[in-house]
Amino acid sequence: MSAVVDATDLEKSYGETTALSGASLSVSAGEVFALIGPNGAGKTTLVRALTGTTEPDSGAARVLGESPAAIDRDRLGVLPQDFSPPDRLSARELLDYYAGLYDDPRDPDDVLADVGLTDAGDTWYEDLSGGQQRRVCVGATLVNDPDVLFLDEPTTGIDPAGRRTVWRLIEDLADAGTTVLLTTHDMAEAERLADRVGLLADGAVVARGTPAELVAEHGGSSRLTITTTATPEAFADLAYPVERPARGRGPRGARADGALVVRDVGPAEIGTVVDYLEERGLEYSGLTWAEPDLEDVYLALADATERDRTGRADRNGDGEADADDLARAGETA
Ligand SMILES: Nc1ncnc2c1ncn2[C@@H]1O[C@H](COP(=O)(O)OP(=O)(O)OP(=O)(O)O)[C@@H](O)[C@H]1O
Repeated sequence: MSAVVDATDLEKSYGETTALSGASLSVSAGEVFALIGPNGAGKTTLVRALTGTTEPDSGAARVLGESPAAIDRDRLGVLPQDFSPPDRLSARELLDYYAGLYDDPRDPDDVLADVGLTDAGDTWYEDLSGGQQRRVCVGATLVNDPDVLFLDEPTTGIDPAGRRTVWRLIEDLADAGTTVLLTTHDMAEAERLADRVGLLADGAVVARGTPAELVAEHGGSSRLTITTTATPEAFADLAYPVERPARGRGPRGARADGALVVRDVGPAEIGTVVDYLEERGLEYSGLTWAEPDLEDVYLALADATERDRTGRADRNGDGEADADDLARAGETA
């Protein structure tokens, strides 16, 4: 299938700062592609290069077969990260305003309903909550019924219910054939919405694939997280590897302090670990078992990049600092 969105070796620097260092990706028709990566990795710059709001220093960007600057704007929907429409309009007036920019726009009331804001149509934009404002902004990208949608952190600041509204909306759009490229820091969002995910690190896409492929390749093994003040040394005789969880990766999102992770424990083997704790009198207040997920992929690859920041090392000796090196760095962390 031909690519609807295509970036090849994009490079972009702002003075001394390299924002893109050879970023490549391609998104097929009707696909939802999620771009993830640490702050400053270059996600917004890549979206801007693909939507014609910044000119790359080198490389090629194509959307619907055209250069972004040449594309028919009726066919694109773009939600910038820092989109800030005029405050002194109601939500409906604002959508009316954006609808007026196109030849054949959708009915703004339908768009309001799509983003779950029918009841807030007469509320001034400035009086909406931050999450409601973001939903209106998502709506503003839909008034022209675009073929391709670029959403830079669409759900940042939106509460869980509103986030689900936007997720369902994106799923419906994708089902109807809209091609979507979104950026997110929310791994659950990427895992739920994306057909494929690309991880951007230091300006390059260092891993890409379906969430399942990425998890299988880079996610590591299952995690049994034990909430305990015991040290890893107390588990020296346990037949499974024990480690401190990655930063911020405690049970149910709690801080990682006071938690240990036992790897490679199958669901049927959890009892063995419980017996070990009981036999040795090791106190614990919680046990959580989880399959590896996209967050594990992110932590493995993005943390590896962070560690390699001083020089993107060629760890596998193939002459290139690439995704394999990053994966290797993740494995040996
Ligand atoms: N207009 C600009 N002028 C100077 N530097 C910029 C500009 N835009 C981006 N940068 C720099 O380029 C790098 C990439 O920024 P970018 O906003 O693309 O990252 P990001 O992955 O979207 O980050 P975040 O997750 O924080 O939104 C950063 O170091 C940033 O400071």
